[in-house]
Order: sequence, then C-alpha cells, then structure tokens
Amino acid sequence: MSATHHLQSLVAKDWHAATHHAFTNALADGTLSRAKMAGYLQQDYQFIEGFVRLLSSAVAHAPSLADAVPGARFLGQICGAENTYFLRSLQALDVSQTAPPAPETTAFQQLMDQARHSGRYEIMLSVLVVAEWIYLDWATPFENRADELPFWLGEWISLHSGKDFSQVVAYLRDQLDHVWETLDNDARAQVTATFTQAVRLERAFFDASWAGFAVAK
Ligand SMILES: Cc1ncc(CN)c(N)n1
Repeated sequence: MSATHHLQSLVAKDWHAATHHAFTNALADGTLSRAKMAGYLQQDYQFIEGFVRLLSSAVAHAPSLADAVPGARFLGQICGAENTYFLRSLQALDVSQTAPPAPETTAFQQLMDQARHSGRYEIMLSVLVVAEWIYLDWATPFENRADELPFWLGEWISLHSGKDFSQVVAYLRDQLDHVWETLDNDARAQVTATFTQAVRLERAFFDASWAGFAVAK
C-alpha cells in the first residue's frame, strides 16, 4: 500500500464524510441555494490565498526542477482559471469578494501557515495532498453533470475533475509517497498528524458550508 493510501485509510470515516457530503451532493444536483454557494465561495476564496502561499513554498522546497514543474504549473492554474472563476462567480451571485473569516476558514489558514513555516516539504505536501485529493474524490462522480449546471456550480466540478486535475493529484501524492520513504518515525508521525487534521478541517468546512456561512453583501 502506498503511503498516501495508508494515510487515507487512517482517516477513512472523515474522508468518506468529506467526499460524500450533502453540500457537494446539492451542488452537483443543482439544488444548492445561491446563498449557500455564495457563503462558501467567500470563505473558500480566503482559503485559496493561504493555499497559493503554501503551494509556492512547496514548489520552492521540491528536490529538483522536475519535481517542481508540475506544482508550478498547478500554481498557474489556481492563479489563472480558478482565480477568475471565483471573481466571476461572486459577481454573478451579486456578493462581495471579501467577508469576515469564519472559524473553519481561520482554522484552515492556520494549518496552512503552520505547514508553510515548518520549512518541511513533507508537511506542506500533507496539506496539499488532502486538499486536492478530497476534491478530486467528491467531484469525479459528477464530472458529466457540469455542463447542465449554472457556471458557478458546474465549473467548480470541472476544475476538480478530469484528466489534468487527476494528474495534479497523482503528482502531489507521488511526491509525498517518495519523501515518506526517507522519513524517520517521528517525521512520519508528524505527517500523519498533519494529514489527519487537514481531513478533519475539510469535513468541518463542508459541514459549515452546508449549515450556511453568513454572506457578506
Ligand atoms: C477548503 C478547500 N479545500 C480544498 C480545495 C480545493 N482546491 C478548496 N478549494 N477549498
């Protein structure tokens, strides 16, 4: 079993809850209210800011240029198509680009900052793998529905499914699988704790999104 499958197996319950969530089910069948999607996007746009800094740091810590290039390409995708998606969606939903951070957002920002400041590639990867793999898992079964939905729902599925995004997740997992082999038991325990916490926070973020974040006009 690969290291990343082993880590996933340790948090199977939270993983399943985060990838089969009422929020994403409603998003994919088009029944998610505009207000819930708007609240989610306002919070998630703040998550993206920390994510970009974390991914940039992981690119800087990659052991070789070959290991860095797919991460740098993904950074371009987040800062390009994904950033534009947020701005277009928030505008279409007629809400502000900014909102006070919810506790679930702050918790994620703190974990990402901690991972970035650790200066350790494997800790950065632990958060990145969880964040992208969970999204690939929930979005992939809905890939064929994206075109029938309003763009602020459909494009969120398209951005997190398909061949290119699967390759991003495969790359991040491969990086973590390789570095895991070089780690001693203490370092593995720290990766496990970070991975576990990231999965918990993903689940909590969807729980709060489904309950409904306050929407800033
Ligand atoms: C909270 C969260 N986790 C992951 C992703 C996937 N990029 C996201 N947009 N937001």
